[in-house]
Amino acid sequence: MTDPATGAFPSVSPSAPSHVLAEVPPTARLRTARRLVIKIGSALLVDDRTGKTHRTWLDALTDEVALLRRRGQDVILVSSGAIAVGRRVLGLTGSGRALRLEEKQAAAAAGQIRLAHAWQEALAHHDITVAQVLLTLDDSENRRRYLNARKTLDQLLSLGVVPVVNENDTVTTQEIRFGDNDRLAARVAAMVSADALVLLSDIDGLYTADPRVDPSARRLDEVRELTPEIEAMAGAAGSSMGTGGMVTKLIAARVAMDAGCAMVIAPGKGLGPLGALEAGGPCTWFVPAQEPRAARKRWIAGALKPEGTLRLDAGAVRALMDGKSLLPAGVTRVDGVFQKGAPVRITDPGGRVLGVGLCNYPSDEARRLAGHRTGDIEATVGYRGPDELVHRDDLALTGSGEPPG
Ligand SMILES: Nc1ncnc2c1ncn2[C@@H]1O[C@H](COP(=O)(O)OP(=O)(O)O)[C@@H](O)[C@H]1O
Ligand SMILES: N[C@@H](CCC(=O)OP(=O)(O)O)C(=O)O
Repeated sequence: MTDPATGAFPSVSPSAPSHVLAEVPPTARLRTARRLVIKIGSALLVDDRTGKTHRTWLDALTDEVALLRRRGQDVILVSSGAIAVGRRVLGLTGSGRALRLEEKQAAAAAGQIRLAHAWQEALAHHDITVAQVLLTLDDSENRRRYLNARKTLDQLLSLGVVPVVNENDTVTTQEIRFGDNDRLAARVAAMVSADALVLLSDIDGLYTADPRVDPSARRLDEVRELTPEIEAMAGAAGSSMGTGGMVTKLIAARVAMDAGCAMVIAPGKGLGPLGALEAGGPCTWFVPAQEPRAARKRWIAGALKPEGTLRLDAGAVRALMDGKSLLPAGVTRVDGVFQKGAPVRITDPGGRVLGVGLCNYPSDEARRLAGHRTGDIEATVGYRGPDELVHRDDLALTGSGEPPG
């Protein structure tokens, strides 16, 4: 799929208009995604016998990541492998025995530093800076932390960095643990409004039944709806190193599709799996009906209960109708007690509801900022926060307004 002259994949404009990947032919879906999350399972990255990363494989994958970056695509890597590397380092081996949670956490602590180093070294050959981001289930469920993680990832991407994400295994307990990176990757994809999530796996897609058990199982090319029949096709986890299996991949598919993100399960074992995917190699695409921006706005408008109200002046209403963000200067009144990142009602000067948005400041700070210019933010709240009270990406306008009350 690379251009023979430049060795590059065909170019894509990073400012391409928003699109629904459903309408794009499967072989073009990776190429047209502006923001991609790629999940790499332990079995692909780590040699089961030695506990070392597969250098040749890693180098080939980072060549492909560099090509994606060169054509203007944002890339986030979700890399498993910390426990697989660390258990060997700590001598917690013994014929694939299951580790206790504390042993896993110790192994993750010892392995993560080596794993991050391997990514850093491999991507440094392409002058790509990596940044380590360790998340827990809480970080994707607690709205304040979710918003923080989202902003950090956004910032890293805008600086041209490739974030390497893993679960923060050392601080998790059984209850706040993802335990598998398929779901973590889907949450990350939803968090950053990615248009595509690639799960590189030891299998080349979803089959009608577990192909290791049922030789007559058939691979599906595309899934547009996660029906009970589709869900019934998944079995339990496959390799001794990983933890996911097809069940967690289907849970990931639901999270991704709900967020308007297309997901693909593709074989990762060979060298250059992304090029193979673009060349039309075997895989299963899970295709959402809508694009990420629309999905996010629907979530904000429909799923969240507003915890406060921002009343705007007429100029701010016009700005919002023109698709702009809400700046503190246009707010005349703040009602309610809420934390940073909370959903708030947005009303016009007469109190008619225009929509819902996520507020970048807690209610006490928002109250102090109301009516102030952006340049006054630092002096008013004591730190340099975002310029917008509500960013336009976090704003769902529901129309002309409902009566007050
Ligand atoms: N319907 C199915 N289609 C494909 N694979 C399935 C299915 N049901 C169970 N599996 C098993 O799930 C495994 C993939 O899960 P896992 O090994 O956790 O992946 P990875 O570690 O690559 O993320 C496959 O090797 C396969 O044995
Ligand atoms: N956080 C764990 C990864 C757990 C996991 O999901 O592994 P896998 O099924 O190989 O993707 C680690 O780094 O070892």
